[in-house]
Amino acid sequence: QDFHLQPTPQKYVGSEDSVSIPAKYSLQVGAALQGSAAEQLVAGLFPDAAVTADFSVSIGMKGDKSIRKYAARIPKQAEGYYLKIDKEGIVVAGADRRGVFYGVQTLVQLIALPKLPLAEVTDYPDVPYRGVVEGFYGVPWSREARLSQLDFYGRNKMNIYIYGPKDDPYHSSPNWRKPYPAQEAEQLKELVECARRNEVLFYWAIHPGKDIRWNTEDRNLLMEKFESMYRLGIRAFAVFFDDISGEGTSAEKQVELLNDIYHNFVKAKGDVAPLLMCPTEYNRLWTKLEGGYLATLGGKLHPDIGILWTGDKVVACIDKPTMQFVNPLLKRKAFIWWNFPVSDYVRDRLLLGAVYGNGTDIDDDISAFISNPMEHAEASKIALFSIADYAWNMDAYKSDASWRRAVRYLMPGHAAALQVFASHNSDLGGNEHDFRREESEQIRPALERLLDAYCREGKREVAAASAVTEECERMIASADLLLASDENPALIKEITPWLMQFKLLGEYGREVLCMLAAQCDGKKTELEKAASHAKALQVLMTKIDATYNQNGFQPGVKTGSCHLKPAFDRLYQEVVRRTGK
Ligand SMILES: C=CCNC1=N[C@@H]2[C@@H](O)[C@H](O)[C@@H](CO)O[C@@H]2S1
Repeated sequence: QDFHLQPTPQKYVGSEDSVSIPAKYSLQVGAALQGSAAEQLVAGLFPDAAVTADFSVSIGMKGDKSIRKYAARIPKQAEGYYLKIDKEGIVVAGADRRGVFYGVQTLVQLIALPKLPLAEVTDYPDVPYRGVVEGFYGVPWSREARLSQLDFYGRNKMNIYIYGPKDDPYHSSPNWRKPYPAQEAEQLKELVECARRNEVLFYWAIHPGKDIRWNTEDRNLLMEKFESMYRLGIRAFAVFFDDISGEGTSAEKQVELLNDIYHNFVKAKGDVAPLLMCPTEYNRLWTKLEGGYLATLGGKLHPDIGILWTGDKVVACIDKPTMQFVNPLLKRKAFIWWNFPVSDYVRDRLLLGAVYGNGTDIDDDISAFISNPMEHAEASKIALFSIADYAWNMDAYKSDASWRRAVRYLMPGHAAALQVFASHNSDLGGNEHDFRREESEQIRPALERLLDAYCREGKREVAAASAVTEECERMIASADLLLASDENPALIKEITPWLMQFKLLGEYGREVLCMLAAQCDGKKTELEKAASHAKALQVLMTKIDATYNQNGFQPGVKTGSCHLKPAFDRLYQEVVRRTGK
């Protein structure tokens, strides 16, 4: 088949044969699904149902009589579903409400194909919670970006979103004690409803640790804040104690507060999801075992409270040894907060590369895999698409293929151009967490051959030179195509400074290669012309870097910084040196 369901299902049995949905069809939706997101989604797919017809569409949850015949085929895993398409009709049988919704989401993808294939899908997620924590420093996402994210999570079977933007003053200090002003409150209500429509659990997190006092007043203020969030419709809560110092870091006090919230708020309400907390020691590197912080949490925090963990370091891939260290300490399966593609510590870069490096044997060791993304919401979807794929079905996960599907999902009309751009905008450069990513992998060998031949022997390696020139032409054309495109305007708006810089880098590389050729062929005039153009492009790139994205941390616009830019600069210097001889 030339399509690929997203995320990759556990089991898909298709056939070349297909069925076209007749004008007349009947639709049955299980009683327990009335008012559910699945029912809303299916109503949009089959708007004109007749009472009787030869072709029947049945959507139900385990126990519904409408799908009784298929009960045995429904996976036992939570959020699992069985989907069958044949000549007589369509059946979606879910293990639970979210399972039905996911079965319908898969049906949405199949119905969008040129022909609806006869198929049987038996599917379920490997990891219970899969999604995103808006937990970065920097400009919080906009209302539009969040609404778009929630729809994206629904389509990609991600079931959790944690609201925790560090720079929201009502999430963190000093206003965690205050209820949201009317406008922000309205927006949160709207987000909660949008999350429900996408079967996404909307967690609201509070970050009180910077200035919390362990007294009755602050306790009551925190409880009252939770009550006010509950009145806005929030039914899932988290308490973050990360990135703080002072008395807020006391494990005993944190435990006492959280157990109090658990008994007197979460259990008392009865309709609130499991409480989550972010520890002060939230990665192995920062753990002081002798201090007993994690042992206190593991031993005294109610076992129903989830504990977030970033891995062996603040930014690190997650593997079996990572989990074998932390789970025994926490006495529960850690809730993974993966710090990718977050870029709040390398703000001059876009992290658009493939998602790779996490173990595919850890599904039984984690209770969640959630991503902390970039402040660039749309651009983060490249990584989020693959994280959804990985967390749903780890065995089937293939990072490169998933990455290409992610790029095509975001810009179907310009997938090749976005792929070129993304392939050169993925590494972080040197950073405080020593976390690096592959970049420009495909052109790297030609770059190295070109550099080696010229810098050692002053020779122009022809094949490598033409490969690099072609890549420069692709860079220039891709930048123009994306800048001129009206497909996914939110994405283009976010990445425009980097697209402008990327085009200049392509032109710069092309000019440096002209310099190299002219120098090798002894064409002095051509060399001077190319050199002055290359110098002008250097000035323009410096201007972009000094003008755009001027945040107070890592200002500027870096692109192709791992291999392309260094190679072009090195070649430029070498030509100048050889000319001066
Ligand atoms: C498990 C809790 C993780 N809490 C974190 N808080 C911080 C986040 O707000 C940052 O975005 C991130 C990347 O700079 O680093 C740590 S990770």
